[in-house]
Amino acid sequence: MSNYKLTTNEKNVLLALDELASTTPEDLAEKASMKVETAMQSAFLLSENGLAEVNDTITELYTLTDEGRTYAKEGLPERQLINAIQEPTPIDELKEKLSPKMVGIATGWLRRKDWANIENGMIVPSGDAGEAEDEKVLARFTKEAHTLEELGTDNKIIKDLIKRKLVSKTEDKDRTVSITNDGTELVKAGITIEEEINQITSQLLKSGEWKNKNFRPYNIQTPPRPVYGAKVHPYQRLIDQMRQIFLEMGFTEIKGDVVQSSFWNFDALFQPQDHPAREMQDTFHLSSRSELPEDYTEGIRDMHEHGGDLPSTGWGGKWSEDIAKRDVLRTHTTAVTIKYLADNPNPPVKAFCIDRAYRRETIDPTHTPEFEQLEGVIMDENMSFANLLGCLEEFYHRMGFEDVRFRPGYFPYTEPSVEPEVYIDGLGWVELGGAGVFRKEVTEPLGIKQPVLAWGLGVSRVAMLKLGLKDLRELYQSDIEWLRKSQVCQLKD
Ligand SMILES: N[C@@H](Cc1ccccc1)C(=O)O
Repeated sequence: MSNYKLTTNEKNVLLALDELASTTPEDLAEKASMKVETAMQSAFLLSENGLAEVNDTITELYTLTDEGRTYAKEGLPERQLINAIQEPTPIDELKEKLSPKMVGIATGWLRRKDWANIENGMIVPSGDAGEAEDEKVLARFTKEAHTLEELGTDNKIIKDLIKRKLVSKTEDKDRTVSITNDGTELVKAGITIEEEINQITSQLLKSGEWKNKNFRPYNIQTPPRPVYGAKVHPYQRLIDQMRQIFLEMGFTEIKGDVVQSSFWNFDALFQPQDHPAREMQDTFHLSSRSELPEDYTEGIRDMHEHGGDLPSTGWGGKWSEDIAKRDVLRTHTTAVTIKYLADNPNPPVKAFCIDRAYRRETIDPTHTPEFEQLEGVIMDENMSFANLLGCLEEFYHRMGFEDVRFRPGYFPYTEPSVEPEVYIDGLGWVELGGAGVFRKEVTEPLGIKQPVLAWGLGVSRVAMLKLGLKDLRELYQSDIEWLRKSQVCQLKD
């Protein structure tokens, strides 16, 4: 205590305690004109230094249950039954008169209390049914909760009543704060309350006044109450980070509709009309229909049916306008970039779209029917496959993945096609989406003359890796504790 300096709050609490000697937190707070929390914080600090004492006492309280309250008024079942008979009476008769349940409860207690005997299906009163101890206790309940002393009984009777579910027990925590001898002596020796500075201001610094001021010391040992401020969801933060990287790499962000015609979602991407991905079990089909864009319909039909003017055979067969008109929830954000390219066919184009896509997946730890994709396109003269790999590698490096590789892949709209993968310690190579150079079958009917590099990357996969999650669903239905503890930024090591 020797070099312990009291804060103004502590002094005020100590003075209040000196007057009250022993008190509740609420009364103490009122006396010291503080909030209860503030007063108690000081009280604890004072108690750490032997000037005050904080004691918690637990009082056991007893309350009547609903059933207990009824019996307290109308009498216990055994009382009601014994009052109903003067002479030996058949049990069945009583069951009709009172109720089978009541008689069932009563008979056991009649015998235990020696009020009656059961003989040949008859209840035979013994003639001596004075007020029992438990009845006296029940009668003493005059308010909501009582202590054992107030009920004037021992544990045994109360325990039986609790067992009969007529009384329930609760605990009341009481906190008292009192001053110690050391505390009283300190007050006697005299306590002066001086002005104390809690916070330094620029005014104090500029004027030099701070030199003569008394600063409130901090106790850095006291753990503060944790404060969970509002913050951006970890998944949103990662999405923002990815967006930022593409913006920094000179891309323009684009947006598109969630509902797309099959035309833009599939046909414009040279996906054959009988492609399995278009089936009901893979795609969310809507009952609505969209008009086809006049400028491109013919070109797309020719491309599908016979390869248009290209040295390509197309998919053959008959291309159906009706199928192309069917609306779907976009199964990939490639629907957004391809439409954007059709609207902006002149180079250079560098665009990306980070948004939600929908597929009929059965929900499990690594699949959800809604998920985010990071889509991008580069269209310019002399763009090559190598530029595509370089761009994606750069993106993943900026996301903090050191090892990136590309495996050959297949998509109906790109050639060559690749699947980028990153290396994760403990997991190995993890596949992260698709990419490639758009086929001429895709670009030609839309009037695009330059090569187009394109990719569609899985965003939630990256988030799982970055956030260390085992279950994708955590991203969408997050545990509140996890959210509270999640970092708002990542420290570079
Ligand atoms: N659309 C593909 C990804 C992709 C986009 C662009 C080019 C190649 C592949 C998918 O959803 O998996």
